[in-house]
Amino acid sequence: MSRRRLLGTVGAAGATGLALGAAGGVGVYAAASGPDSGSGSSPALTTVGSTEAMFHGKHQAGITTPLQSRGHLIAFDLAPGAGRKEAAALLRRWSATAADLMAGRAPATDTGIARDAGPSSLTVTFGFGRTFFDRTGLTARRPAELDPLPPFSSDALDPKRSEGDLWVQIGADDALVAFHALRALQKDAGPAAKVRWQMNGFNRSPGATARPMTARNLMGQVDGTNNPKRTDPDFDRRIFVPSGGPQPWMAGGSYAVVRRIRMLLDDWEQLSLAKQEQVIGRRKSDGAPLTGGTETTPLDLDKFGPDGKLVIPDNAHARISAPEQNGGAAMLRRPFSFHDGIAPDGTPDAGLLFVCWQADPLKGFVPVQRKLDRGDALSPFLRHEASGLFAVPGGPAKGEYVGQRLLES
Ligand SMILES: C=CC1=C(C)c2cc3[nH]c(cc4nc(cc5[nH]c(cc1n2)c(C)c5CCC(=O)O)C(CCC(=O)O)=C4C)c(C)c3C=C
Ligand SMILES: [Fe+2]
Repeated sequence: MSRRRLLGTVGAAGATGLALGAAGGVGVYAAASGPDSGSGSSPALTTVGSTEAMFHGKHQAGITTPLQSRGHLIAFDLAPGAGRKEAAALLRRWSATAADLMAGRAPATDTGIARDAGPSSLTVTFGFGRTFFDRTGLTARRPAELDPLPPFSSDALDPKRSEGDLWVQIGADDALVAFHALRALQKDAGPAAKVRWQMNGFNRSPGATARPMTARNLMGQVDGTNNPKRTDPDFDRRIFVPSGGPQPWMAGGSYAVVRRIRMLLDDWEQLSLAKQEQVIGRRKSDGAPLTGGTETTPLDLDKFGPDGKLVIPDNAHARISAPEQNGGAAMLRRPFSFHDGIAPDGTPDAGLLFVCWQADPLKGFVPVQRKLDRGDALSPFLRHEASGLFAVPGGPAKGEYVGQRLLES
């Protein structure tokens, strides 16, 4: 792989196609002269290829990083007999590999899968599941936030595709870069941990639309509009664990709720456009509220139409999930779509790998999902098929590995 040269860093705000690093900046790399150029210098990488997310920092990358076009979610279970020592060695190996790959460097023994590509906004994010703590003798360090999520009436969860001792989220704007990282991390796991489940997802490719836009999901809706913004005064408090809490190793970390949500697309696509818009409470074309304005105009939840009915129905998804309807409960949604072919019943096995981030699931996912469970107009078109809850520690300082503060103090 060509040696790569750091050209500089830029602030992420408004930098289309450049990934926000964990430290709030992005690195822009170009290929320096390398053995594969023939002429002594390789052509410069495109913006997509050259964008680098930072591995080290206060928070792990992959939480506030803009959505990438490819994603892999993988849960591992520690092998029988593997404990704290083996887990620490694994996290050390994984961190070294992730730091190299995110910087566009190939590991010592490489598969060559990502040869010629730049970092392509690769992020690798590591988390610990509830079962990890008993297996490693660290039960006393298990955060209360990892207590099991309550059951919901619409759950149809497959335990084999749920939870896990360890969780890895990989995202990149190139499919080969993402797969390369997946293979490297699987090989690093060696005999210490076995894959419990893996889910593969995607989002729109950078540059596919004429201007930067909020993502669309497989139902065709603009999805992500009312996510908390980094510039919100309470963003950090809602999304990241503060220091000084009962589990100091989680300072700067966050809790990830992961749900494989199947979309019943055959049923959904039979609804008229007007009905689909009533289900969400927003226009499908541009995501604007049914009460008017543009995508970013606040919902007017009290507006009645000439027929005397609420313009945004009382069971509309955007109404029910809004923080003001849930005592301020908020989360950062950062999903990937998935499509795993056709299910045995002939319907598409497709939907959303819903990943949301919060400082405390009891003040984020749980109250909102409870409310949605009781009467969301979208629920008849969804099936929650798998679930996971993971403690994602803060980002590592230089020379540290992810989770070191848990495993070595
Ligand atoms: C428990 C949390 C949530 C689940 C599960 C969920 C599933 C889900 N949502 C959509 C589509 C949309 N969701 C939208 C808004 C929205 N959704 C949640 C929470 C969950 N969604 C929140 C907190 C919000 C924001 C509400 C607000 O503050 O206004 C929207 C509207 C656009 C937007 O703001 O993103 C859409 C569209 C699907 C398809 C889905 C499951 C597959
Ligand atoms: Fe939603």
